[in-house]
Amino acid sequence: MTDMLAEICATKRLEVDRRKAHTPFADLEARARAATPPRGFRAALDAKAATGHALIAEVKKASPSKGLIREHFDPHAHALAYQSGGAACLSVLTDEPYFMGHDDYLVAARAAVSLPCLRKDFLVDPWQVTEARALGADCILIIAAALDDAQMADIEAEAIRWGMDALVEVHDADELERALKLRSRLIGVNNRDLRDFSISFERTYELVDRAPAGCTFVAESGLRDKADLDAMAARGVRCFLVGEALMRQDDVEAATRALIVG
Ligand SMILES: O=C(O)c1ccccc1NCC(=O)[C@H](O)[C@H](O)COP(=O)(O)O
Repeated sequence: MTDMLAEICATKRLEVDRRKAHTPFADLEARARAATPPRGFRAALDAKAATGHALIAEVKKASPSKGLIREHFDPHAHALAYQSGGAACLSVLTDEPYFMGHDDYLVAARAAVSLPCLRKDFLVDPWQVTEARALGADCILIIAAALDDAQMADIEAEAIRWGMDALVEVHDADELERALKLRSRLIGVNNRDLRDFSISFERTYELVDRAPAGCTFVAESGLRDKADLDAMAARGVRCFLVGEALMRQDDVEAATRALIVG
């Protein structure tokens, strides 16, 4: 695990312990049961990918690599713009210390649209999956570099219990192999090196051919424009996760449409 990821996960562990101390699990479960049913995240991606680029559009205010990305930040409006622009799904960052995210942003974004939403956060405990469902999330993120096999399986089991999808994020062939021991067949390759934040599309190109048939394969991070997506599509990638390049635009809806249809 990189130093950066270890630091983020340690911070998250403390935050989760604090939250657990304040929220009885029975209450959290009751909220998760009362939430609107999960919208099929992987199914929405597969449906779009059948006819073109399938986009997970990310609601992202800031990041460790870039600092503040968007000053006038309105998750409700951005979610609507992404939906109108043709995104298949949304990703909403809820981590506060490193991404200036918030749980409320997920709630606001999901309420604005009919698209399935990923709670983009650093999961270190299955408790966070139930919390994600209580917030309305349809999908959670499992970062292979941050977890051992047993932790990944426990987090995935909780997602399955709630009828949610799990996006399993990998950086290399070893992590892909570990990811494929899980039941989820929704795999994301992060092009960002978490040691120096450099981007290499080679990560995606290396792994796309190793993903077994039947996998929904997502290229994540550093994608700037339609040419990037087209280049990846030529190598067999159909699904893309894009944040910063869209969040920096004045007209988010037009930028989303341009990314998908040119
Ligand atoms: O975005 C970062 O700087 C970052 C740093 C450390 C860990 C994770 C990070 N990003 C999380 C993501 O997965 C991206 O937000 C997502 O793939 C979108 O990337 P981009 O299109 O480059 O904003």
